[in-house]
Amino acid sequence: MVLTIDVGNTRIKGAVFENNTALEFFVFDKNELEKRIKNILNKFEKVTDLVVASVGNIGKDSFLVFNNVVNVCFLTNEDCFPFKNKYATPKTLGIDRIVLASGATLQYPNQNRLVIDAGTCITYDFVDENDNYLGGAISPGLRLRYEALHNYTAKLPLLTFEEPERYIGNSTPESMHSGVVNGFVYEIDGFIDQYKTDYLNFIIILTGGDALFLAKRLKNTIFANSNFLLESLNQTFQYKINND
Ligand SMILES: Nc1ncnc2c1ncn2[C@@H]1O[C@H](COP(=O)(O)OP(=O)(O)O)[C@@H](O)[C@H]1O
Ligand SMILES: CC(C)(COP(=O)(O)O)[C@@H](O)C(=O)NCCC(=O)O
Ligand SMILES: [K+]
Repeated sequence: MVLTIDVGNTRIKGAVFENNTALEFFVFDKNELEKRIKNILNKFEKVTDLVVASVGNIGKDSFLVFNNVVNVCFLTNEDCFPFKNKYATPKTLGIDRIVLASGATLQYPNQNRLVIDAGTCITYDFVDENDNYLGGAISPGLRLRYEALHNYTAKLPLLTFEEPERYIGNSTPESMHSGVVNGFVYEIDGFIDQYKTDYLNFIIILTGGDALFLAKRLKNTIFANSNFLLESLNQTFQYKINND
């Protein structure tokens, strides 16, 4: 069994896999990392490997305490992945984006793939049908947009997500909800349309904390899988074992 851990900039997510089947999913905060992983390893005694992708400020050292119980695999840009990395700065490419590209390559062979991860940031990653990773885009995620409006203005309140009633907001909160939520949806639909002008066929994988919310609202119909990064971690680990 494998325990996969995704340390994002907002939350930590985890899943226990037996071969390709996820047995249980977890979400937790940085401050409970050690306690929660201990509990998971106690519950699932057959876990032999702990596989981590971290873009947050939790490094490899935080996982070494588990080294005597399981084999710790802290993925980095130096590991082997199933695609050719064409990013001009491969060393600065986020490990979460690398793992998403890897999962897309392994799970959807011989086709163009666009992965959209709506988390703290929205990341777009494109792997073409010849398994070239081309790059994509990074923009602020939903909660970051609300926080930025409040933090960098004198008058705007800190709001949390609310469904905009109309696109012409007729109060400050309505205008902010329209700007943030509609802007978020329009951006993603706009990017997808842009890719459609350049590529005849590609599959779209939508993931991240806001994936389910988004899937219902996009003009482009897309199947959302909130667990794609955790599944990709498991697949990338199997790939690494077979190719190292
Ligand atoms: N319980 C929650 N706590 C925090 N963010 C949440 C929650 N539920 C949904 N979200 C949304 O999910 C986003 C974070 O997604 P996630 O994929 O967990 O981010 P990351 O991988 O960057 O840590 C936030 O921007 C927020 O809009
Ligand atoms: C863009 C990100 C901050 C996204 O992080 P997340 O929203 O998943 O928490 C992360 O992938 C990162 O730190 N990337 C490094 C820069 C790059 O990918 O080019
Ligand atoms: K992201």
